Amino acid sequence: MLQIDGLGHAYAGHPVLRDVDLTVRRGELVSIVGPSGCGKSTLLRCVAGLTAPARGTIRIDGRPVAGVPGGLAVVFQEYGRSLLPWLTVRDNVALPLRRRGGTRAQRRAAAASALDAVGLAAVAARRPWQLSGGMQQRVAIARALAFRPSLLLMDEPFGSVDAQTREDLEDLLLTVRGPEMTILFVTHDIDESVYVGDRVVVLNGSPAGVVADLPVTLPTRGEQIATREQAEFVRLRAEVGRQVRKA
Ligand SMILES: Nc1ncnc2c1ncn2[C@@H]1O[C@H](COP(=O)(O)OP(=O)(O)OP(=O)(O)O)[C@@H](O)[C@H]1O
Repeated sequence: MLQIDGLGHAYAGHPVLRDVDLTVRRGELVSIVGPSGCGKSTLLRCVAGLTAPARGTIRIDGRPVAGVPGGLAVVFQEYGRSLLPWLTVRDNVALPLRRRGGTRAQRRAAAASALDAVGLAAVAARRPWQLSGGMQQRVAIARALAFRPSLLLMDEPFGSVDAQTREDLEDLLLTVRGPEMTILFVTHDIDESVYVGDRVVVLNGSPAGVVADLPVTLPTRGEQIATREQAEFVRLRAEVGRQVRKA
């Protein structure tokens, strides 16, 4: 679905990414981790068509990315900046659907069903600033879901909520992801990368490239604590940690 070949980028002559190769199948959820400042957000910006890479190619369904791809949705860490404070929660979720066409009634129905999926049907008429941080991030997720993106880019999406809410949002993501939705999930949190990912890709080096690409094959995925206690989870977490920390 997504194919990145020989991607390289530099800011003002300072190289950040070099020779990044990554292939992601449709419906896969790929976690991307790496040391702070190694270029994870830059990689997402290139995939989103917001930054033109200096080298290499990015293809989505075989077509080179030139500008923001049609079926793309993004969820960033700063939910406060991504929701419009003067619109209701429902209208925030429905807003991007205008790009998809359809009637106002269809957009409202899609927004209602996405809000229902994230457990926020009851607050559809409120404004984002009347909600907690975790609820606002659920609105951002609902907005992405309502759009039914073929590619969802998430950059530290749960970075600014408390630990319990973070776990709830991780489980929510795993519940609502669909077979048609390919997800790139950037996180600083090694545990989280293993918990949500089908694969964990580690970027490292200066300039950074892919130093590890680890499939996550847990015997079962269940409740948070039990999953994190599994021997395979512990092994993967250690391996990802080693790859992130190695100089
Ligand atoms: N627009 C820009 N102009 C100049 N330098 C930039 C720009 N954006 C990012 N950089 C630099 O490029 C490097 C990679 O930044 P990027 O945000 O992609 O890394 P990151 O891995 O996402 O970081 P973090 O984990 O801290 O969020 C950093 O050194 C950063 O300072």
